[in-house]
Amino acid sequence: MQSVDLLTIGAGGGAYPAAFRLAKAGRSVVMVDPKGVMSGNCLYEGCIPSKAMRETAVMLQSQRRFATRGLSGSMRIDYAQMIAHKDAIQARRYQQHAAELAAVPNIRLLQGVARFLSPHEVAVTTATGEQCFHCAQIILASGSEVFAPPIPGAHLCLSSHDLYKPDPTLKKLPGHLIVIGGGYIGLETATFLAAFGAQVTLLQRGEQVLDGMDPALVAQLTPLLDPRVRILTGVDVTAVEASRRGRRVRYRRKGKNEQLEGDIVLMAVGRRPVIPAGTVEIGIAVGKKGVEVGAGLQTAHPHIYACGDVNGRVPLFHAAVRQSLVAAHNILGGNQPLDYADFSHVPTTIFTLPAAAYVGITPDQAAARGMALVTGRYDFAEDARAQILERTEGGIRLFFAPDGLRLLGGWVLGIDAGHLIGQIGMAAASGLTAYDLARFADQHPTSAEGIGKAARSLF
Ligand SMILES: Cc1cc2nc3c(=O)[nH]c(=O)nc-3n(C[C@H](O)[C@H](O)[C@H](O)COP(=O)(O)OP(=O)(O)OC[C@H]3O[C@@H](n4cnc5c(N)ncnc54)[C@H](O)[C@@H]3O)c2cc1C
Ligand SMILES: NC(=O)c1ccc[n+]([C@@H]2O[C@H](COP(=O)([O-])OP(=O)(O)OC[C@H]3O[C@@H](n4cnc5c(N)ncnc54)[C@H](O)[C@@H]3O)[C@@H](O)[C@H]2O)c1
Repeated sequence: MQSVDLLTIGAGGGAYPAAFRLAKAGRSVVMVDPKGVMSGNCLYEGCIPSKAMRETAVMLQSQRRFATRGLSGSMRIDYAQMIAHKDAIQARRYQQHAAELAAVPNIRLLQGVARFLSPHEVAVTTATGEQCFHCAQIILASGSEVFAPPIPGAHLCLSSHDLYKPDPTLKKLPGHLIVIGGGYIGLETATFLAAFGAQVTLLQRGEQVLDGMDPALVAQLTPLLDPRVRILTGVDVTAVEASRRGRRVRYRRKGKNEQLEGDIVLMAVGRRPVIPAGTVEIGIAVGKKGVEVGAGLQTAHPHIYACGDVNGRVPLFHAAVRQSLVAAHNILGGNQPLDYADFSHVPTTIFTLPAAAYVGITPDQAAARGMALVTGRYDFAEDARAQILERTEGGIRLFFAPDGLRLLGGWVLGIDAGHLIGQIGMAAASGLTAYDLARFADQHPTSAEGIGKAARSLF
Protein backbone atom coordinates (compact mmCIF):
# COMPACT_ATOMS: atom_id res chain seq x y z
CA MET A 1 0.00 0.00 0.00
CA GLN A 2 1.54 3.31 -1.15
CA SER A 3 0.51 6.58 0.54
CA VAL A 4 -0.39 9.68 -1.49
CA ASP A 5 -1.88 13.06 -0.60
CA LEU A 6 -4.12 13.15 -3.69
CA LEU A 7 -5.18 10.50 -6.18
CA THR A 8 -7.28 11.44 -9.18
CA ILE A 9 -9.38 8.83 -10.95
CA GLY A 10 -9.02 10.04 -14.53
CA ALA A 11 -6.56 12.56 -15.94
CA GLY A 12 -8.93 14.78 -17.92
CA GLY A 13 -10.12 18.34 -17.40
CA GLY A 14 -11.84 17.38 -14.15
CA ALA A 15 -8.59 15.99 -12.72
CA TYR A 16 -5.31 17.47 -13.91
CA PRO A 17 -5.81 21.18 -13.00
CA ALA A 18 -6.27 20.14 -9.35
CA ALA A 19 -3.44 17.62 -9.60
CA PHE A 20 -1.00 20.33 -10.75
CA ARG A 21 -2.21 22.90 -8.22
CA LEU A 22 -1.79 20.49 -5.31
CA ALA A 23 1.54 19.18 -6.59
CA LYS A 24 2.79 22.77 -6.80
CA ALA A 25 1.61 23.25 -3.21
CA GLY A 26 3.94 20.39 -2.23
CA ARG A 27 1.45 17.51 -2.05
CA SER A 28 2.25 14.09 -3.52
CA VAL A 29 -0.11 13.36 -6.38
CA VAL A 30 -0.96 10.35 -8.53
CA MET A 31 -3.26 10.62 -11.53
CA VAL A 32 -4.67 7.35 -12.84
CA ASP A 33 -6.02 6.96 -16.37
CA PRO A 34 -6.17 3.93 -18.68
CA LYS A 35 -5.17 6.19 -21.61
CA GLY A 36 -1.79 6.83 -19.98
CA VAL A 37 -1.93 10.44 -21.17
CA MET A 38 -3.47 13.63 -19.83
CA SER A 39 -6.53 15.51 -21.08
CA GLY A 40 -9.19 12.80 -21.08
CA ASN A 41 -11.76 12.54 -23.81
CA CYS A 42 -11.54 16.21 -24.74
CA LEU A 43 -8.23 15.68 -26.53
CA TYR A 44 -8.62 11.97 -27.30
CA GLU A 45 -12.00 12.00 -29.06
CA GLY A 46 -13.86 15.21 -28.19
CA CYS A 47 -13.35 18.96 -28.33
CA ILE A 48 -9.96 19.18 -30.02
CA PRO A 49 -10.24 16.64 -32.86
CA SER A 50 -13.83 17.68 -33.63
CA LYS A 51 -12.90 21.35 -33.77
CA ALA A 52 -9.80 20.58 -35.84
CA MET A 53 -12.18 19.10 -38.44
CA ARG A 54 -14.49 22.07 -38.06
CA GLU A 55 -11.81 24.60 -38.89
CA THR A 56 -11.07 22.78 -42.17
CA ALA A 57 -14.79 22.93 -42.97
CA VAL A 58 -14.83 26.68 -42.16
CA MET A 59 -11.93 27.32 -44.55
CA LEU A 60 -13.60 25.32 -47.29
CA GLN A 61 -16.87 27.26 -46.86
CA SER A 62 -15.00 30.56 -46.80
CA GLN A 63 -13.16 29.81 -50.03
CA ARG A 64 -16.45 28.87 -51.71
CA ARG A 65 -18.01 32.14 -50.54
CA PHE A 66 -15.03 34.02 -51.94
CA ALA A 67 -14.74 32.07 -55.20
CA THR A 68 -16.11 35.12 -57.03
CA ARG A 69 -14.60 37.61 -54.59
CA GLY A 70 -10.92 37.18 -55.28
CA LEU A 71 -10.22 33.58 -54.24
CA SER A 72 -11.05 31.88 -57.52
CA GLY A 73 -10.82 28.16 -58.12
CA SER A 74 -12.57 25.27 -56.49
CA MET A 75 -11.20 23.62 -53.39
CA ARG A 76 -12.11 20.12 -52.33
CA ILE A 77 -11.52 18.09 -49.22
CA ASP A 78 -8.71 15.56 -48.97
CA TYR A 79 -10.23 13.61 -46.09
CA ALA A 80 -7.11 11.51 -45.39
CA GLN A 81 -4.89 14.62 -45.18
CA MET A 82 -7.40 16.37 -42.96
CA ILE A 83 -7.37 13.36 -40.61
CA ALA A 84 -3.57 13.35 -40.64
CA HIS A 85 -3.65 17.03 -39.58
CA LYS A 86 -6.16 16.26 -36.80
CA ASP A 87 -3.99 13.35 -35.59
CA ALA A 88 -0.90 15.58 -35.66
CA ILE A 89 -2.60 18.19 -33.45
CA GLN A 90 -3.53 15.47 -30.97
CA ALA A 91 0.04 14.10 -30.98
CA ARG A 92 1.50 17.59 -30.53
CA ARG A 93 -0.73 18.33 -27.55
CA TYR A 94 0.10 14.97 -25.95
CA GLN A 95 3.79 15.88 -26.24
CA GLN A 96 3.12 19.28 -24.68
CA HIS A 97 1.26 17.64 -21.77
CA ALA A 98 4.06 15.12 -21.24
CA ALA A 99 6.53 18.01 -20.93
CA GLU A 100 4.23 19.80 -18.45
CA LEU A 101 4.02 16.63 -16.40
CA ALA A 102 7.78 16.06 -16.44
CA ALA A 103 8.35 19.62 -15.16
CA VAL A 104 6.52 19.03 -11.85
CA PRO A 105 8.41 16.62 -9.55
CA ASN A 106 5.80 15.31 -7.14
CA ILE A 107 3.12 14.31 -9.63
CA ARG A 108 2.92 11.03 -11.52
CA LEU A 109 0.55 9.64 -14.14
CA LEU A 110 -0.15 5.94 -13.80
CA GLN A 111 -1.71 4.06 -16.73
CA GLY A 112 -4.43 1.85 -15.35
CA VAL A 113 -8.03 1.50 -14.19
CA ALA A 114 -8.85 2.58 -10.66
CA ARG A 115 -11.45 1.13 -8.30
CA PHE A 116 -12.41 1.98 -4.74
CA LEU A 117 -11.55 -0.51 -2.00
CA SER A 118 -12.66 1.79 0.82
CA PRO A 119 -13.18 5.55 1.27
CA HIS A 120 -9.39 6.05 1.57
CA GLU A 121 -8.09 3.11 -0.51
CA VAL A 122 -7.89 2.75 -4.28
CA ALA A 123 -6.61 -0.21 -6.28
CA VAL A 124 -5.23 0.35 -9.78
CA THR A 125 -5.10 -2.43 -12.35
CA THR A 126 -2.13 -1.83 -14.66
CA ALA A 127 -0.54 -3.86 -17.45
CA THR A 128 2.03 -5.15 -14.98
CA GLY A 129 -0.25 -5.95 -12.06
CA GLU A 130 -2.16 -4.20 -9.31
CA GLN A 131 -1.02 -1.22 -7.23
CA CYS A 132 -2.84 -0.08 -4.08
CA PHE A 133 -2.88 3.43 -2.65
CA HIS A 134 -3.90 4.95 0.65
CA CYS A 135 -5.14 8.41 -0.33
CA ALA A 136 -5.70 11.40 1.97
CA GLN A 137 -7.84 12.99 -0.77
CA ILE A 138 -9.46 11.64 -3.93
CA ILE A 139 -10.87 13.42 -6.96
CA LEU A 140 -13.26 11.25 -8.90
CA ALA A 141 -13.09 12.55 -12.49
CA SER A 142 -13.77 9.46 -14.57
CA GLY A 143 -15.78 11.44 -17.13
CA SER A 144 -18.37 10.05 -19.49
CA GLU A 145 -18.66 7.56 -22.33
CA VAL A 146 -20.83 7.09 -25.41
CA PHE A 147 -24.32 5.88 -24.53
CA ALA A 148 -25.45 2.98 -26.74
CA PRO A 149 -29.27 2.73 -26.74
CA PRO A 150 -31.01 -0.66 -26.79
CA ILE A 151 -31.89 -0.40 -30.48
CA PRO A 152 -31.45 -3.65 -32.48
CA GLY A 153 -28.35 -3.29 -34.65
CA ALA A 154 -26.94 -0.36 -32.63
CA HIS A 155 -23.55 -2.10 -32.77
CA LEU A 156 -23.49 -1.46 -36.55
CA CYS A 157 -23.28 2.28 -35.94
CA LEU A 158 -20.16 4.38 -35.50
CA SER A 159 -19.85 6.78 -32.58
CA SER A 160 -17.92 10.02 -32.05
CA HIS A 161 -15.10 7.78 -30.74
CA ASP A 162 -14.77 6.19 -34.20
CA LEU A 163 -14.69 9.55 -35.98
CA TYR A 164 -12.46 11.60 -33.71
CA LYS A 165 -9.99 9.31 -31.88
CA PRO A 166 -6.37 9.25 -33.08
CA ASP A 167 -6.16 7.11 -36.22
CA PRO A 168 -9.97 7.02 -36.44
CA THR A 169 -12.08 4.19 -37.80
CA LEU A 170 -13.74 6.45 -40.38
CA LYS A 171 -11.05 7.16 -42.96
CA LYS A 172 -13.03 8.46 -45.92
CA LEU A 173 -15.91 10.82 -46.46
CA PRO A 174 -19.22 8.94 -46.71
CA GLY A 175 -21.57 9.75 -49.58
CA HIS A 176 -24.61 9.60 -47.30
CA LEU A 177 -24.28 9.78 -43.53
CA ILE A 178 -27.25 8.99 -41.30
CA VAL A 179 -27.03 10.54 -37.84
CA ILE A 180 -29.21 9.29 -35.00
CA GLY A 181 -29.52 12.06 -32.38
CA GLY A 182 -29.76 15.82 -32.90
CA GLY A 183 -27.64 17.00 -29.97
CA TYR A 184 -24.23 18.64 -29.91
CA ILE A 185 -22.28 15.77 -31.45
CA GLY A 186 -24.90 14.82 -34.04
CA LEU A 187 -25.49 18.33 -35.36
CA GLU A 188 -21.87 19.47 -35.25
CA THR A 189 -20.63 16.38 -37.09
CA ALA A 190 -23.51 16.61 -39.59
CA THR A 191 -22.54 20.16 -40.55
CA PHE A 192 -18.79 19.41 -40.82
CA LEU A 193 -19.29 16.40 -43.10
CA ALA A 194 -21.94 18.24 -45.14
CA ALA A 195 -19.46 21.08 -45.72
CA PHE A 196 -16.99 18.48 -47.02
CA GLY A 197 -19.64 17.29 -49.49
CA ALA A 198 -21.56 14.45 -47.77
CA GLN A 199 -25.35 14.22 -47.82
CA VAL A 200 -26.58 13.92 -44.23
CA THR A 201 -29.91 12.81 -42.82
CA LEU A 202 -30.29 13.48 -39.10
CA LEU A 203 -32.96 11.63 -37.13
CA GLN A 204 -34.08 13.28 -33.89
CA ARG A 205 -36.44 11.59 -31.45
CA GLY A 206 -38.26 14.65 -30.09
CA GLU A 207 -39.75 17.61 -31.93
CA GLN A 208 -36.71 19.86 -31.42
CA VAL A 209 -33.03 19.27 -32.09
CA LEU A 210 -30.71 20.53 -29.32
CA ASP A 211 -33.29 19.88 -26.63
CA GLY A 212 -32.37 21.96 -23.62
CA MET A 213 -31.34 24.96 -25.72
CA ASP A 214 -33.75 27.90 -25.98
CA PRO A 215 -36.28 26.95 -28.73
CA ALA A 216 -36.17 30.48 -30.18
CA LEU A 217 -32.39 30.23 -30.70
CA VAL A 218 -32.72 26.75 -32.20
CA ALA A 219 -35.45 28.03 -34.56
CA GLN A 220 -33.06 30.74 -35.80
CA LEU A 221 -30.10 28.36 -36.16
CA THR A 222 -31.59 25.43 -38.08
CA PRO A 223 -32.63 27.32 -41.26
CA LEU A 224 -29.02 28.57 -41.55
CA LEU A 225 -27.51 25.07 -41.68
CA ASP A 226 -26.25 23.57 -44.94
CA PRO A 227 -29.23 22.27 -46.97
CA ARG A 228 -27.26 19.03 -47.39
CA VAL A 229 -28.24 18.34 -43.76
CA ARG A 230 -31.82 17.05 -43.82
CA ILE A 231 -33.33 17.05 -40.32
CA LEU A 232 -36.23 14.73 -39.52
CA THR A 233 -37.80 15.20 -36.07
CA GLY A 234 -40.31 13.05 -34.21
CA VAL A 235 -38.43 9.91 -35.27
CA ASP A 236 -38.49 6.63 -33.36
CA VAL A 237 -35.61 4.49 -34.65
CA THR A 238 -36.57 0.81 -34.49
CA ALA A 239 -33.57 -0.97 -36.05
CA VAL A 240 -30.25 -0.57 -37.81
CA GLU A 241 -29.28 -3.25 -40.35
CA ALA A 242 -26.46 -4.04 -42.74
CA SER A 243 -27.45 -3.36 -46.37
CA ARG A 244 -25.85 -3.53 -49.82
CA ARG A 245 -24.96 0.17 -49.69
CA GLY A 246 -23.77 -0.02 -46.09
CA ARG A 247 -26.49 0.53 -43.48
CA ARG A 248 -30.28 0.68 -43.41
CA VAL A 249 -32.14 2.48 -40.61
CA ARG A 250 -35.75 1.60 -39.94
CA TYR A 251 -37.90 4.05 -38.01
CA ARG A 252 -41.45 5.15 -37.26
CA ARG A 253 -42.49 8.72 -37.95
CA LYS A 254 -45.97 10.28 -37.90
CA GLY A 255 -47.47 6.81 -37.40
CA LYS A 256 -45.74 5.33 -40.49
CA ASN A 257 -42.89 2.83 -40.87
CA GLU A 258 -40.08 4.30 -42.97
CA GLN A 259 -36.51 3.40 -43.85
CA LEU A 260 -33.34 5.04 -45.11
CA GLU A 261 -30.10 3.75 -46.59
CA GLY A 262 -26.72 5.32 -46.06
CA ASP A 263 -23.04 4.44 -46.17
CA ILE A 264 -22.61 4.75 -42.41
CA VAL A 265 -24.67 5.61 -39.34
CA LEU A 266 -23.41 7.83 -36.51
CA MET A 267 -25.07 7.08 -33.19
CA ALA A 268 -25.04 10.29 -31.12
CA VAL A 269 -27.86 10.00 -28.59
CA GLY A 270 -25.88 11.16 -25.58
CA ARG A 271 -23.15 10.20 -23.13
CA ARG A 272 -23.36 8.66 -19.69
CA PRO A 273 -21.10 9.04 -16.64
CA VAL A 274 -18.39 6.44 -16.04
CA ILE A 275 -18.74 5.18 -12.47
CA PRO A 276 -15.63 3.31 -11.24
CA ALA A 277 -16.11 -0.02 -9.48
CA GLY A 278 -16.65 0.32 -5.74
CA THR A 279 -18.10 3.85 -5.90
CA VAL A 280 -21.60 2.91 -4.72
CA GLU A 281 -20.26 0.25 -2.33
CA ILE A 282 -18.30 2.85 -0.34
CA GLY A 283 -21.43 4.97 0.08
CA ILE A 284 -21.15 7.55 -2.72
CA ALA A 285 -24.58 8.45 -4.07
CA VAL A 286 -25.05 8.13 -7.83
CA GLY A 287 -28.16 9.74 -9.30
CA LYS A 288 -29.64 9.73 -12.80
CA LYS A 289 -27.11 12.26 -14.13
CA GLY A 290 -24.05 11.02 -12.25
CA VAL A 291 -22.25 11.23 -8.91
CA GLU A 292 -24.09 13.51 -6.50
CA VAL A 293 -22.09 16.39 -5.06
CA GLY A 294 -22.69 19.35 -2.77
CA ALA A 295 -21.89 22.98 -3.53
CA GLY A 296 -18.17 22.44 -2.81
CA LEU A 297 -18.15 19.39 -5.16
CA GLN A 298 -17.76 16.98 -2.22
CA THR A 299 -19.47 13.60 -2.24
CA ALA A 300 -20.91 11.93 0.85
CA HIS A 301 -17.24 11.56 1.96
CA PRO A 302 -15.85 15.09 2.47
CA HIS A 303 -12.38 14.05 1.23
CA ILE A 304 -13.74 12.59 -2.04
CA TYR A 305 -14.67 15.15 -4.70
CA ALA A 306 -16.41 14.50 -8.02
CA CYS A 307 -15.60 16.89 -10.87
CA GLY A 308 -16.51 17.12 -14.54
CA ASP A 309 -18.73 14.90 -16.67
CA VAL A 310 -18.94 12.25 -13.94
CA ASN A 311 -21.27 14.48 -11.89
CA GLY A 312 -23.36 15.37 -14.97
CA ARG A 313 -23.87 19.00 -13.91
CA VAL A 314 -22.48 20.77 -17.02
CA PRO A 315 -20.65 18.27 -19.23
CA LEU A 316 -18.23 20.68 -20.89
CA PHE A 317 -14.45 20.82 -20.71
CA HIS A 318 -14.07 24.35 -19.30
CA ALA A 319 -16.72 23.52 -16.65
CA ALA A 320 -14.68 20.44 -15.68
CA VAL A 321 -11.49 22.52 -15.39
CA ARG A 322 -13.15 25.10 -13.16
CA GLN A 323 -14.62 22.34 -10.97
CA SER A 324 -11.22 20.72 -10.65
CA LEU A 325 -9.75 24.00 -9.36
CA VAL A 326 -12.66 24.43 -6.93
CA ALA A 327 -11.90 20.97 -5.54
CA ALA A 328 -8.19 21.87 -5.24
CA HIS A 329 -9.02 25.04 -3.31
CA ASN A 330 -11.35 23.18 -0.97
CA ILE A 331 -8.73 20.49 -0.37
CA LEU A 332 -6.15 23.19 0.43
CA GLY A 333 -8.76 24.70 2.77
CA GLY A 334 -8.93 21.45 4.77
CA ASN A 335 -12.03 20.03 3.02
CA GLN A 336 -14.06 23.10 3.90
CA PRO A 337 -16.20 24.37 1.00
CA LEU A 338 -14.30 27.66 0.52
CA ASP A 339 -14.84 27.80 -3.23
CA TYR A 340 -17.88 27.05 -5.35
CA ALA A 341 -18.43 26.30 -9.03
CA ASP A 342 -20.76 28.77 -10.74
CA PHE A 343 -22.91 26.51 -12.89
CA SER A 344 -25.23 29.33 -13.94
CA HIS A 345 -22.72 31.21 -16.10
CA VAL A 346 -21.01 28.51 -18.16
CA PRO A 347 -20.69 29.67 -21.77
CA THR A 348 -21.97 27.01 -24.15
CA THR A 349 -21.41 26.91 -27.89
CA ILE A 350 -22.67 24.50 -30.49
CA PHE A 351 -19.94 24.68 -33.10
CA THR A 352 -22.18 24.00 -36.06
CA LEU A 353 -21.64 26.01 -39.25
CA PRO A 354 -22.74 28.67 -38.30
CA ALA A 355 -22.31 28.36 -34.55
CA ALA A 356 -24.80 29.31 -31.84
CA ALA A 357 -23.82 30.14 -28.26
CA TYR A 358 -25.56 31.10 -25.06
CA VAL A 359 -24.89 31.83 -21.43
CA GLY A 360 -26.95 32.51 -18.31
CA ILE A 361 -30.67 33.10 -18.49
CA THR A 362 -32.36 33.08 -21.89
CA PRO A 363 -36.02 33.97 -22.61
CA ASP A 364 -37.26 30.38 -22.44
CA GLN A 365 -35.84 29.88 -18.92
CA ALA A 366 -37.06 33.34 -17.85
CA ALA A 367 -40.60 32.50 -18.99
CA ALA A 368 -40.48 29.20 -17.08
CA ARG A 369 -39.54 31.13 -13.92
CA GLY A 370 -42.07 33.93 -14.52
CA MET A 371 -39.24 36.48 -14.91
CA ALA A 372 -39.40 39.52 -17.19
CA LEU A 373 -36.38 40.41 -19.33
CA VAL A 374 -35.31 43.48 -21.28
CA THR A 375 -33.56 42.54 -24.54
CA GLY A 376 -30.69 44.42 -26.18
CA ARG A 377 -30.21 43.61 -29.87
CA TYR A 378 -27.53 43.81 -32.50
CA ASP A 379 -27.79 42.16 -35.91
CA PHE A 380 -24.70 41.12 -37.82
CA ALA A 381 -26.35 42.49 -41.00
CA GLU A 382 -25.03 45.90 -39.89
CA ASP A 383 -21.65 44.63 -38.61
CA ALA A 384 -18.46 45.69 -40.41
CA ARG A 385 -16.59 42.42 -39.87
CA ALA A 386 -19.61 40.32 -40.83
CA GLN A 387 -19.93 42.33 -44.06
CA ILE A 388 -16.21 41.91 -44.81
CA LEU A 389 -16.61 38.14 -44.34
CA GLU A 390 -19.92 38.09 -46.27
CA ARG A 391 -21.49 36.35 -43.28
CA THR A 392 -24.20 38.69 -42.11
CA GLU A 393 -26.61 36.11 -40.67
CA GLY A 394 -27.48 36.13 -36.97
CA GLY A 395 -26.54 38.59 -34.27
CA ILE A 396 -26.21 39.23 -30.55
CA ARG A 397 -28.98 39.31 -27.94
CA LEU A 398 -28.40 40.46 -24.37
CA PHE A 399 -30.96 39.78 -21.65
CA PHE A 400 -31.18 42.21 -18.72
CA ALA A 401 -33.19 42.40 -15.49
CA PRO A 402 -35.82 45.16 -15.92
CA ASP A 403 -34.90 46.81 -12.60
CA GLY A 404 -31.29 48.04 -12.78
CA LEU A 405 -30.53 46.46 -16.19
CA ARG A 406 -28.15 43.88 -14.76
CA LEU A 407 -26.97 41.44 -17.44
CA LEU A 408 -28.51 38.01 -16.79
CA GLY A 409 -27.64 36.20 -20.00
CA GLY A 410 -27.22 36.38 -23.73
CA TRP A 411 -26.86 34.53 -26.96
CA VAL A 412 -24.92 34.88 -30.19
CA LEU A 413 -25.76 33.31 -33.52
CA GLY A 414 -23.25 33.55 -36.37
CA ILE A 415 -19.70 34.87 -36.66
CA ASP A 416 -17.36 34.53 -33.68
CA ALA A 417 -20.19 33.17 -31.49
CA GLY A 418 -17.84 30.97 -29.44
CA HIS A 419 -15.57 33.94 -28.67
CA LEU A 420 -18.22 36.55 -27.99
CA ILE A 421 -20.17 34.39 -25.58
CA GLY A 422 -17.19 34.20 -23.23
CA GLN A 423 -17.08 37.98 -22.97
CA ILE A 424 -20.84 38.12 -22.37
CA GLY A 425 -20.54 35.35 -19.76
CA MET A 426 -17.73 37.19 -17.96
CA ALA A 427 -19.85 40.37 -17.87
CA ALA A 428 -22.90 38.50 -16.55
CA ALA A 429 -20.89 36.58 -13.93
CA SER A 430 -19.31 39.86 -12.81
CA GLY A 431 -22.69 41.54 -12.30
CA LEU A 432 -22.24 44.17 -15.04
CA THR A 433 -25.20 46.20 -16.28
CA ALA A 434 -26.28 47.54 -19.66
CA TYR A 435 -24.75 50.88 -18.61
CA ASP A 436 -21.34 49.23 -18.04
CA LEU A 437 -21.45 47.46 -21.42
CA ALA A 438 -22.70 50.55 -23.25
CA ARG A 439 -19.84 52.77 -22.13
CA PHE A 440 -17.04 50.33 -23.01
CA ALA A 441 -15.77 51.05 -26.53
CA ASP A 442 -14.55 47.70 -27.86
CA GLN A 443 -12.23 47.42 -30.85
CA HIS A 444 -13.22 48.36 -34.37
CA PRO A 445 -13.75 46.47 -36.62
CA THR A 446 -14.29 43.34 -34.50
CA SER A 447 -17.59 41.62 -33.84
CA ALA A 448 -17.12 42.42 -30.11
CA GLU A 449 -18.24 45.97 -30.88
CA GLY A 450 -21.68 44.42 -31.20
CA ILE A 451 -21.87 43.72 -27.46
CA GLY A 452 -21.71 47.44 -26.62
CA LYS A 453 -24.05 48.21 -29.51
CA ALA A 454 -26.58 45.63 -28.25
CA ALA A 455 -26.49 47.32 -24.83
CA ARG A 456 -26.79 50.78 -26.41
CA SER A 457 -29.86 49.64 -28.35
CA LEU A 458 -31.72 50.17 -25.04
CA PHE A 459 -30.82 53.84 -24.66
C1 LIG B 1 -17.19 14.55 -29.78
C2 LIG B 1 -17.15 15.45 -28.58
C3 LIG B 1 -16.96 16.80 -28.76
C4 LIG B 1 -16.89 17.64 -27.65
N1 LIG B 1 -16.70 18.98 -27.87
C5 LIG B 1 -16.61 19.81 -26.81
C6 LIG B 1 -16.35 21.19 -27.00
O1 LIG B 1 -16.20 21.67 -28.12
N2 LIG B 1 -16.26 21.98 -25.91
C7 LIG B 1 -16.41 21.49 -24.64
O2 LIG B 1 -16.31 22.26 -23.67
N3 LIG B 1 -16.67 20.17 -24.43
C8 LIG B 1 -16.76 19.34 -25.48
N4 LIG B 1 -16.98 18.00 -25.26
C9 LIG B 1 -17.15 17.53 -23.87
C10 LIG B 1 -15.79 17.37 -23.17
O3 LIG B 1 -14.98 16.47 -23.89
C11 LIG B 1 -16.02 16.86 -21.74
O4 LIG B 1 -16.93 17.71 -21.07
C12 LIG B 1 -14.72 16.81 -20.97
O5 LIG B 1 -13.79 15.96 -21.60
C13 LIG B 1 -14.98 16.36 -19.52
O6 LIG B 1 -13.77 16.19 -18.81
P1 LIG B 1 -13.68 15.11 -17.62
O7 LIG B 1 -12.31 15.22 -17.07
O8 LIG B 1 -14.82 15.29 -16.72
O9 LIG B 1 -13.89 13.71 -18.31
P2 LIG B 1 -13.12 12.97 -19.49
O10 LIG B 1 -12.48 13.90 -20.45
O11 LIG B 1 -14.11 11.98 -20.01
O12 LIG B 1 -11.91 12.23 -18.75
C14 LIG B 1 -12.12 11.19 -17.86
C15 LIG B 1 -10.97 10.24 -17.93
O13 LIG B 1 -11.14 9.27 -16.90
C16 LIG B 1 -10.68 8.02 -17.36
N5 LIG B 1 -11.28 6.95 -16.56
C17 LIG B 1 -12.54 6.45 -16.64
N6 LIG B 1 -12.70 5.47 -15.72
C18 LIG B 1 -11.54 5.38 -15.04
C19 LIG B 1 -11.10 4.55 -13.97
N7 LIG B 1 -11.89 3.63 -13.40
N8 LIG B 1 -9.83 4.70 -13.53
C20 LIG B 1 -9.01 5.62 -14.07
N9 LIG B 1 -9.39 6.43 -15.08
C21 LIG B 1 -10.64 6.31 -15.56
C22 LIG B 1 -11.07 7.99 -18.82
O14 LIG B 1 -10.23 7.12 -19.57
C23 LIG B 1 -10.88 9.46 -19.23
O15 LIG B 1 -9.62 9.67 -19.87
C24 LIG B 1 -17.03 17.12 -26.34
C25 LIG B 1 -17.21 15.74 -26.16
C26 LIG B 1 -17.27 14.92 -27.26
C27 LIG B 1 -17.44 13.45 -27.05
N1 LIG C 1 -19.70 22.15 -28.52
C1 LIG C 1 -19.68 21.50 -27.38
O1 LIG C 1 -19.47 22.06 -26.32
C2 LIG C 1 -19.89 20.02 -27.40
C3 LIG C 1 -19.77 19.32 -28.57
C4 LIG C 1 -20.00 17.95 -28.56
C5 LIG C 1 -20.33 17.32 -27.38
N2 LIG C 1 -20.45 18.05 -26.25
C6 LIG C 1 -20.85 17.38 -24.98
O2 LIG C 1 -21.08 16.01 -25.21
C7 LIG C 1 -22.37 15.67 -24.71
C8 LIG C 1 -22.93 14.53 -25.48
O3 LIG C 1 -23.30 14.94 -26.80
P1 LIG C 1 -24.43 14.17 -27.61
O4 LIG C 1 -24.71 14.93 -28.86
O5 LIG C 1 -24.07 12.73 -27.71
O6 LIG C 1 -25.66 14.20 -26.61
P2 LIG C 1 -26.81 15.27 -26.35
O7 LIG C 1 -27.38 14.90 -25.06
O8 LIG C 1 -26.32 16.66 -26.58
O9 LIG C 1 -27.85 14.98 -27.51
C9 LIG C 1 -28.44 13.73 -27.75
C10 LIG C 1 -29.65 13.93 -28.65
O10 LIG C 1 -30.12 12.67 -29.08
C11 LIG C 1 -31.53 12.65 -28.97
N3 LIG C 1 -31.93 11.25 -28.80
C12 LIG C 1 -31.87 10.48 -27.68
N4 LIG C 1 -32.27 9.23 -27.94
C13 LIG C 1 -32.58 9.19 -29.27
C14 LIG C 1 -33.04 8.17 -30.15
N5 LIG C 1 -33.26 6.93 -29.72
N6 LIG C 1 -33.27 8.48 -31.44
C15 LIG C 1 -33.03 9.74 -31.90
N7 LIG C 1 -32.59 10.76 -31.12
C16 LIG C 1 -32.36 10.48 -29.82
C17 LIG C 1 -31.83 13.53 -27.77
O11 LIG C 1 -33.16 14.01 -27.81
C18 LIG C 1 -30.80 14.63 -27.95
O12 LIG C 1 -31.27 15.66 -28.79
C19 LIG C 1 -23.16 16.96 -24.80
O13 LIG C 1 -24.20 17.00 -23.87
C20 LIG C 1 -22.13 18.00 -24.49
O14 LIG C 1 -22.05 18.17 -23.11
C21 LIG C 1 -20.25 19.39 -26.23
